[in-house]
Amino acid sequence: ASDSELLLKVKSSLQNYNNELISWNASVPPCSGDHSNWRGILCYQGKVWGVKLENMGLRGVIDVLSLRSLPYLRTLSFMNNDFDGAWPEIQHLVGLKSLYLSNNKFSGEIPFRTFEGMQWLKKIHLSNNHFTGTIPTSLTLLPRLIQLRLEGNAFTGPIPRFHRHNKLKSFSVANNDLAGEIPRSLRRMPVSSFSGNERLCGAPLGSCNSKSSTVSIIVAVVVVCVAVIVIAAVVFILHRRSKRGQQTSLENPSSGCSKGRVREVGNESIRSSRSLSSNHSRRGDHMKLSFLRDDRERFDLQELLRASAEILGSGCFSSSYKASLMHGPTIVVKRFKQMNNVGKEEFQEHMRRLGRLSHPNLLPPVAYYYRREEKLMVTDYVHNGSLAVRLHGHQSLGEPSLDWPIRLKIVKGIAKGLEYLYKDMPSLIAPHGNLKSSNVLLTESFEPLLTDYGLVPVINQDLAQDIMVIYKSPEYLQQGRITKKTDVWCLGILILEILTGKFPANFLQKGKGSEVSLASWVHSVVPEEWTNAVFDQDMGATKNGEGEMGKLLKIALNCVEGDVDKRWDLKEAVEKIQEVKERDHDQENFYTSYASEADMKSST
Ligand SMILES: Nc1ncnc2c1ncn2[C@@H]1O[C@H](COP(=O)(O)OP(=O)(O)OP(=O)(O)O)[C@@H](O)[C@H]1O
Repeated sequence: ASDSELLLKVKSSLQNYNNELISWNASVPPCSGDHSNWRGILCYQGKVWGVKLENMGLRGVIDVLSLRSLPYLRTLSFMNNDFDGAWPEIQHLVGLKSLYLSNNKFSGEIPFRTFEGMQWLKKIHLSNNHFTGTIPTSLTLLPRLIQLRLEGNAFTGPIPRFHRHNKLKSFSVANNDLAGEIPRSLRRMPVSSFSGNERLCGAPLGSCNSKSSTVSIIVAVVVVCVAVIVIAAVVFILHRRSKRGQQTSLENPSSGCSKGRVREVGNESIRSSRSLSSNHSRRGDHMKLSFLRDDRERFDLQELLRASAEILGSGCFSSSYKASLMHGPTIVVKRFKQMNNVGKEEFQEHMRRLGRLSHPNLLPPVAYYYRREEKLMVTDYVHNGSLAVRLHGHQSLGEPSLDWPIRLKIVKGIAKGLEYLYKDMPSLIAPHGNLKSSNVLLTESFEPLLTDYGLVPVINQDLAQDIMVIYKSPEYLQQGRITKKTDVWCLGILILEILTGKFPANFLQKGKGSEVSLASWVHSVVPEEWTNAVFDQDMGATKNGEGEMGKLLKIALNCVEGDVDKRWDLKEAVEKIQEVKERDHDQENFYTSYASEADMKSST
């Protein structure tokens, strides 16, 4: 059979690919030279050497027997999908050099002789599945193996003995249920390669001698208790100070998270140094940091606890800490306060689902940590900070204000991110759920990155109602319901905030029947007056409300329409937003002169 016929057979045993594999059809060959005509196929000189179907939510069966007939197949990746069931019989693909099956739901034991004869294998990634049983000993026979990632499964028993001169460079069995002594040949690996296996011992973990480990546990417990008391006192003092700081610098009397209010922006000028709470370092707890991406260097909670950390903000929903790892990136650890009703399986499942999302306007989670009473989510630190701070705190930070082209770029990016969430999480009524300016971060080029999205299913519902923006919508306040258009309302409020420079929380309805809202305030001003009365003067307004800025303001007003039936849906809002232009057609020179004025302002 031809490559094309074989791959179409492979396709026929897959499920749930929707439109993703539309390019797989018999009328075009999979490869033309080094160019691939089929999505996810890697080609070299007209031959298929790789199949890389990642992040597609795929299910079904991997047709190994058809893949076996592709003579040049060297790499196979089905990472970040929804495959479940038993180990696919990969042993038939003897020419494979790399195999990536991480972040699926494969379960059961891997036959211990599976890897015998797969002598070309260099990279094996099976992390974050549900594999059980012992780690197959045949792995130790692979002469070229340099990467082996088995973390986040349920492997039991000892770690098999690898050859003294093994070539392993990247190795992890973290977060399994392994026991016994770490083989000598793997002792050079970092602690994080083994963490999360309570019954493993020996270097680089603690000694296997039970007496000394008991003593060290007692010492650790005492140290942790003292640290917790000291930190609790510091947290209490800092928390009080930070609340005071927010109120004065943001001139907003309603900050904090009292019932019925949307929490305000965390003020980045009130950062304070402290380490992350040590209550995670209780014995055994440091083990469960689960990574959602294979392209990331691993670290464990212990490394996080050692890192110097800075609190970025603490709301009713979460507290966020910035931590600089000794040998790694700067990250943000978000500690959720209102998630203690969600079970482990459900939480893991949801995090993996979020981890599979990928879009230039989303900040993806890198890892998570689950304990019944506490959940953490790790993301990258975004250096340019949040839109909230840029909009409202730029003066105190000594930064120039955002001009219109940048604000428009930000609105367009937010809309695209939201559109993607709607497409990829269609089962959620409010795919974002908490869209507000402190949940929009900015890259160096002012590309917006949405955060805190998709969390509605895992938040305690009773408390979510006090803290998430969707529950401030008119439909929720008046009829107690959320619809597919509720995120659109949040988008509208956010655009109003961006255009007016006003804090929505100062205007958001404070309860049922309240008349005051940012939208109704904008409505109360006639469009002829928008330039002076409504638009943020720092943005440089057009001469009247009819220009492109006025267009965007009208779009926002359609998004915040109180009557859900009349309100635009997301599709319409996104289309209209993408049509807004940076320049009014009669004002070709306007922004050039504004830009120089802005530069001048920023230098003072
Ligand atoms: N990855 C990140 N990089 C840089 N800053 C961040 C990051 N994540 C959060 N922040 C900033 O840290 C601050 C605190 O964020 P956090 O999400 O904990 O609270 P919030 O968004 O202000 O309110 P809420 O608790 O309702 O979500 C905010 O100013 C936020 O913009």
